[in-house]
Amino acid sequence: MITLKNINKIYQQKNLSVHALKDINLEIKKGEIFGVIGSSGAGKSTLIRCVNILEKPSSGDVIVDGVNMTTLSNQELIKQRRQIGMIFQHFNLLSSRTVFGNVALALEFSNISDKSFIKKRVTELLELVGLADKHNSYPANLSGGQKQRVAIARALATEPKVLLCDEATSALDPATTTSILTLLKDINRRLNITILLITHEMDVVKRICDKVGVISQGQLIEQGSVAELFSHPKTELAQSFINSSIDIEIPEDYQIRLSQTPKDNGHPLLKMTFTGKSVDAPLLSEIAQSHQVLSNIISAKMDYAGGVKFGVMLAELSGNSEGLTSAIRFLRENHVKIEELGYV
Ligand SMILES: Nc1ncnc2c1ncn2[C@@H]1O[C@H](COP(=O)(O)OP(=O)(O)OP(=O)(O)O)[C@@H](O)[C@H]1O
Repeated sequence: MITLKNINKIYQQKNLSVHALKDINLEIKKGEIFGVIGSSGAGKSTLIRCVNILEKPSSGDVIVDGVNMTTLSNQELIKQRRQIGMIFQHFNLLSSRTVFGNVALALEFSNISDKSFIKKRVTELLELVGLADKHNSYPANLSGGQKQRVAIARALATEPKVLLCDEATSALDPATTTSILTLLKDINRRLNITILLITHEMDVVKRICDKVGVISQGQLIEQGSVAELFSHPKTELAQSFINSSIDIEIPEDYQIRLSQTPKDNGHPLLKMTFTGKSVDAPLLSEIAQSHQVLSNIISAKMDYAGGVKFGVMLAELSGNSEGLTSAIRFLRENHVKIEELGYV
């Protein structure tokens, strides 16, 4: 549904040129939810804005539903953009128009003037996004989540095949983020609309995306299914985004007791990261039975993404030094990432 071929974007500012996108290649299939994750300044906004040519790529092709967007005239582009809805971090609603008026505007811009059609369509859309009772409210009287729902209704007004989401939940609290992500997933399933979203939060990717790309300094350094990324991150950056969504801290009283040298009756404190390959095996029972090493779990976080279970665990191990060495080797051989934090 969306193909990006060798996209480069260079911003020219007087003597300074910023190479914001470097040779981006991407293929998003119909009905997929594709997330692009990256840190601030990595090129996410530039990338998503190239899809509907709000930013014109310096080189390369953007093909949406078989149409090469980069070769269209202005008139053709306006028409083609009706196939591509977009929502933004700060909603971009017109404060002078009611909820109804904001959604209707998208239809008016598409030269639809039949009032009864507009009323029927806007009513359907507001029902779809859960705002059936807010027709006459103004944006100033809505919560952030409600504003984003209006923006979603507006984006869907022209029955687009693609929805672009530019940090759509970054301005929302966690509970509202969940409700908006649930709505986006529901819309994706019900309307079979293809969604491209950009985010700096792995949580967003984890919750609704099928596929994910990692962008760093204008380059797409890794892409694949969410399950693949969580089970075998290839880059440090992908690993650090995963960690940011599942990491756990050492409790304070353990931090106080933690020393870097073994002490009498002390136990090694380990941080164990489990991914798809390691998480389903009873590895801690195995090290108890075969290596006589017992685990005292201090804290743990397990989660699912793309059907893959993964997680992180802090545990102190006890056993003789031979047993500990072979148990740690055994865990590593079974794809558990081990960090030896010290002794407690
Ligand atoms: N209009 C512009 N003119 C010049 N440079 C720009 C322009 N827009 C973006 N850039 C530069 O391009 C690079 C990528 O910016 P972009 O906004 O796409 O990153 P981002 O990943 O969306 O960041 P953030 O998450 O902070 O919004 C940055 O170095 C930025 O300074």
